Amino acid sequence: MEDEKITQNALKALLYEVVTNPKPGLVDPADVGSHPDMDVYLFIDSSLSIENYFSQAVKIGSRFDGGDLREMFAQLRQAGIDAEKAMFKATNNVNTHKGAVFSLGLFVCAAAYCRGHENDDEFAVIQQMTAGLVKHDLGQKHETAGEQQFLKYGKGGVRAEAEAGYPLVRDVALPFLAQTSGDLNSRLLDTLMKIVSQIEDSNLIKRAGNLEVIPWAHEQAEKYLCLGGYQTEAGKELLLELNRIFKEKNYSLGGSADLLILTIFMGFERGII
Ligand SMILES: CC(C)(COP(=O)(O)OP(=O)(O)OC[C@H]1O[C@@H](n2cnc3c(N)ncnc32)[C@H](O[C@H]2O[C@H](COP(=O)(O)OP(=O)(O)OP(=O)(O)O)[C@@H](O)[C@H]2O)[C@@H]1O)[C@@H](O)C(=O)NCCC(=O)NCCS
Ligand SMILES: Nc1ncnc2[nH]cnc12
Repeated sequence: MEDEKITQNALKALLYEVVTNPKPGLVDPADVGSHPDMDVYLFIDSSLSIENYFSQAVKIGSRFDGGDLREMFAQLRQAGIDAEKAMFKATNNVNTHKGAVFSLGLFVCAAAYCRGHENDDEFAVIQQMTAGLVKHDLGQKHETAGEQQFLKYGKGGVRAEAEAGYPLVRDVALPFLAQTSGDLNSRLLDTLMKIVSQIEDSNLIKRAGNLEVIPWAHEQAEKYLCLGGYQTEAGKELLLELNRIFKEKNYSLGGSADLLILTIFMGFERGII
């Protein structure tokens, strides 16, 4: 039952994120943002296609009894490669959840490991699982956006986030979510913008084709938060305006959406939502 709960929390985190709206440039039930090849139904199909992978991640985490957690990651990665294939099959090759397969898979596996090993620090477990990942993965190939951005800008992207134990989730987004109040949609939108105010989103860098977009996005998100967020008229207006700008410029926030998914998952695990 406990194991099933972790899998359910992962699936719920994916679905809660996609129904939250209005998200600038991202897919939600009212708007496909800057993703004409996607819609909310595709995200539901994509989420269900990786449910089995989360069950596998739970099994890997709860059964692992070695001393080197990088070996647990090696097992997870193998399952993750198959999950990526299942996701692309379900979406007709559209990249809905590639980042989430990687990041949420890590959190699910770490949560299951913690429950079975009297440990309560998923973030530290992830750090141990992914120790040396940037050095191992990046610097040679330049096929994916992450590999190209490392060679061009020296940015480690999602791998660097993982190796640092997702500090933006641990130290910023989760404590922020914990102190929000009001309806859940507003709480999650404000948490997303808190993430946007600090993240280097490789999806946004790729879409903009430059690094200058990052301080601009940080500034916009700060402005939104200073206005009081979605529960104020001014905050709501700014968010709608940002959605218009993001669509006009074809900007997206895929990495930020992924960190919101992780924050929601940890919110369930810690009883914050
Ligand atoms: C480690 C992998 C995820 C490899 O991916 P890649 O080398 O591509 O690495 P990155 O580009 O660095 O990141 C991948 C995705 O991670 C999300 N992300 C970005 N920035 C951050 C961040 N700062 N923190 C956390 N997460 C971040 C983001 O995912 C979302 O965006 C996706 C859409 O992006 P993309 O396709 O690039 O962009 P579009 O322009 O929208 O699409 P096109 O139409 O141009 O195609 C979406 O999936 C969101 O989830 C980044 O994209 C991992 O896949 C890996 O290890 N691969 C090797 C094989 C493997 O082992 N797989 C199993 C893993 S368990
Ligand atoms: N709602 C969303 N829209 C676009 N890309 C995403 N990646 C994860 N969630 C997303």
